[in-house]
Amino acid sequence: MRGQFDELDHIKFLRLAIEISSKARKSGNTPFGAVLVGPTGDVLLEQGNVEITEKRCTGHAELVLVERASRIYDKEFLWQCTLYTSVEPCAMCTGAIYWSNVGTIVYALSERQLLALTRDHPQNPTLDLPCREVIARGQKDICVIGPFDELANEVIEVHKGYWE
Ligand SMILES: Nc1ccnc(=O)[nH]1
Repeated sequence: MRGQFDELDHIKFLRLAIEISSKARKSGNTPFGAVLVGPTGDVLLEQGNVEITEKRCTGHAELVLVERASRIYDKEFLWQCTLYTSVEPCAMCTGAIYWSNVGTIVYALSERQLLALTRDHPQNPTLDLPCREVIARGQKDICVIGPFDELANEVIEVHKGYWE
């Protein structure tokens, strides 16, 4: 069973991901956050970006989240789960989500909107490749939902001043 959440659920969980992105920034990392939600709407895991504090070049919120999830849950269960993220997953993270078998991705801000914020900043030379294009090359019917334009300002607020 997938796609059982409504618009208000999506917004609630995306706001949690945005809150985690703010905590990531406060902890010295780049402002990105992600949440894993189970089939019945339980928040299972929360993860902020850790690329700076852990000196981990692949320490994006989404990638670390699905690595943690795959150590705890099996693939069948993860197919019923939803990954919420403050910003659309990059090509690397979309690949990681694909391999984890998480069945649904929901994001607030698009990669294209992120590129407008980060431009050529060395900390985030954004890969300008929509996650739907990555998913389309795979063999799984992963559901992708986003962007949520009504949340753009809340995401941008957390990024304010970071990429200057
Ligand atoms: N969507 C994201 C872009 C960059 N870094 C992250 O952790 N997440």
